[in-house]
Amino acid sequence: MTPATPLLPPADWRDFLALTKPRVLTLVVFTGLCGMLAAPVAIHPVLGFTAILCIALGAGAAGTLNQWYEADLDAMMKRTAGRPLPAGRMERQSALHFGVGLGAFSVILMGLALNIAAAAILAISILFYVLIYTVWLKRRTPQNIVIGGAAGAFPPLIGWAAATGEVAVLPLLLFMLVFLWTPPHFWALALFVKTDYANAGVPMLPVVAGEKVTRRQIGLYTIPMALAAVAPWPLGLTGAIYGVASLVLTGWFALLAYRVAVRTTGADDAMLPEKALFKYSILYLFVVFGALVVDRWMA
Ligand code: HEM
Ligand SMILES: CC(C)=CCC/C(C)=C/CC/C(C)=C/COP(=O)(O)OP(=O)(O)O
Repeated sequence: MTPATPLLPPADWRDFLALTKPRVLTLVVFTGLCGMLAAPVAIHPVLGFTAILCIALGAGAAGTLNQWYEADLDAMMKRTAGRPLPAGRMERQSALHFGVGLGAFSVILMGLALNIAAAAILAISILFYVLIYTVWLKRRTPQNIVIGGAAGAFPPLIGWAAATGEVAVLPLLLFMLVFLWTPPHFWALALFVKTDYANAGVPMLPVVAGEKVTRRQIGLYTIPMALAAVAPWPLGLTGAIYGVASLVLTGWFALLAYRVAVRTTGADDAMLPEKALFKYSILYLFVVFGALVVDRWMA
């Protein structure tokens, strides 16, 4: 008997990897690693490796479940139409099983090998990204990424909690830094891929409120982000290496954000300031978190 819908052949491992959003994952994992290495407790290398693996697997599970839920949206956008589900290279069911299995495994392993605090925050971040951001907010409000973006800010807290079993002021500031960094990071990109989101009916800020408001919001979010980034040194939580690095790197971020904020439509720039800010936003977080670890280790 022929089934009503013919089953696809088993997906390639590369498609499973693509479900985890591996490129975004590199920065998520790096912030988790730095959160762990900045903690005042030296963690056994095997346990440290396990904790980072759990963050990677948990974030991969979150990315997978995001793609499982929004295959319809991804199919409507040029940037995402080639992903395994919208491109028809994989059964939705396989993605769901993979995502749930990976997520459960990461949280259980974190709980067994590290501690309950780290496992609980990991579980919260997966659920936050999948349920709060993807299912609830993304299609409903232009504030989707402000609130939902918290999911991506948890890894430094998870890394710290994995090493110490608790949270503290420094990892909370790192959480705030990533949380407040997310709107400028994403809205800068949304300014130049606006039509994709408009076509898919996703209420991203530039689509709903327009370019001018988005530019102003990028500028506004940069102010508290900068404060969260530079606060650890004056608060005595880091040394001068982090202090100076964060001042210089954040100063450059603020300058790029200012250029985005004041740009008027139709201005003739060699490179769009929003493109420059989006690219720099990624380098920025890598280097600021790297500086934190260097600072800790040199102290
Ligand atoms: C709700 C929050 C966020 C949204 C909506 C968002 C959205 C995006 C989008 C649409 C891209 C372009 C990716 C592509 O071309 O496929 C991107 C790139 C990227 N994002 Fe985010 N992002 C968010 C938060 C984060 C967080 C928290 C991190 C890490 C801490 C992060 C790290 C990256 C990296 C590393 C890239 C570059 C990937 C590449 O090279 O292709 N993002 N982001
Ligand atoms: C530790 C842990 C569980 C972390 C998970 C958090 C995580 C994966 C954060 C990254 C955020 C992200 C890639 C948003 C993309 O938005 P989108 O889904 O709207 O982008 P898209 O249009 O490319 O699908």
